[in-house]
Amino acid sequence: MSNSIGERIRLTIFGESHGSVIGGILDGIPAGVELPLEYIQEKLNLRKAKGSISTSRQEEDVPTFLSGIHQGYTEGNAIAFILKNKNVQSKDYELHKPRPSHADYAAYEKYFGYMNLAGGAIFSGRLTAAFVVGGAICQKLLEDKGVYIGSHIKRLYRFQDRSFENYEKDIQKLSRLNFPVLDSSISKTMQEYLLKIKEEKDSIGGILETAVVGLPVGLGDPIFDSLESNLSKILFSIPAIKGVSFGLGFDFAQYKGSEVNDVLFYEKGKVKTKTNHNGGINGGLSNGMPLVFHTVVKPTSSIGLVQETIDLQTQTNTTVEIQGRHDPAIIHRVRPVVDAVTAFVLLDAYLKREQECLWQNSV
Ligand SMILES: Cc1cc2nc3c(=O)[nH]c(=O)nc-3n(C[C@H](O)[C@H](O)[C@H](O)COP(=O)(O)O)c2cc1C
Ligand SMILES: C=C(O[C@@H]1CC(C(=O)O)=C[C@@H](OP(=O)(O)O)[C@H]1O)C(=O)O
Repeated sequence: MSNSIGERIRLTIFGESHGSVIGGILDGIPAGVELPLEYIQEKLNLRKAKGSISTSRQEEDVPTFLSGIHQGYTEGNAIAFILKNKNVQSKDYELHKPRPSHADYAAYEKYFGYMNLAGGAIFSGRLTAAFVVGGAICQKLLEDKGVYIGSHIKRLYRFQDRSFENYEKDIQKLSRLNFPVLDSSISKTMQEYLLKIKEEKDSIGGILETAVVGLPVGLGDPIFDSLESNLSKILFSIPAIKGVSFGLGFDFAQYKGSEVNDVLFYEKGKVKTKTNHNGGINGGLSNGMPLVFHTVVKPTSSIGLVQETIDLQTQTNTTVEIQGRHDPAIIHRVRPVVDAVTAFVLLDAYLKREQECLWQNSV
């Protein structure tokens, strides 16, 4: 079913943007893991809409845990949680006029008109709050093993941030930033431009660059369960993500093998590669170098300008002027979601690898 994902750990998501709650169930997390609720809340707060550069829909986004966590530790059973939807304004939506580039028309046909699509229903970015709760739990477990994840806005429309220089330090810096940009002067320019775009009733997109350090060699599987396959699947489950690439990605096309092969060498008994053009994955398996990938986030489809569309009632061409509260860009709010789903896939792979190592050591 499309509402659940994962092998050794499993995440199920439910709810709608304008229903009473959204929520999730995370199953397969071992007992006895210290899990401060503040840690999860910190990650959720990074996704929260803040100031004029985000949607003005204000949600508390404090999860209620129904099972699985007791006195700050995991209990070993399913971790079930809900987040309330309080600030809902369904009257903003003209449901017979599908919004260009949103899911409205395709979803109307898919569900034969039965789904209440106000607020984008299950297609809304709102559901990603539940991804963050599930993923933050996985992120905490990975950090306990020395694995750290961080993403920054590499590009917002025409503005470019610097790349990762010192992965560990940069990831640490990003964990403290609401607007995750490594070069602080560019960060200011980007946020100012976002305000201008909002005034113009328009929207912009961009590229997130994600890095993961501390991964052991051998996570993942070949063929269908490659790390690239599993990461791509979950990353594309985030609304508005339209591209994922690993390492040099599409830029590989412009180089010779001799220019981009990552040559191996020993450093103090540890195998490394001199470059990391493959972004830490070979054959679908982690190779011990930092995992590096990019995701592209499209410009928010709901813009306040008048746009052409159709009227499903009269079956005529018409125009729509979208009302309501929308993000002029969502990339800064997508960042903790990307980190969360990355943690989910990596923890799943990590738990499998632990089993493989146990078996190897026992024979
Ligand atoms: C955190 C988050 C917030 C979003 N906010 C909006 C929004 O305010 N308005 C909008 O039109 N789309 C928003 N989106 C994107 C839409 O949900 C998405 O474009 C839509 O479901 C169609 O899916 P697709 O773009 O993947 O094809 C948001 C997505 C995320 C992840
Ligand atoms: C509520 C959130 O974002 C929403 C995502 C969204 C969409 O179309 O994806 C559209 C807007 O919904 P509404 O019209 O109900 O205000 C955003 O506010 C959130 O991210 O928590």
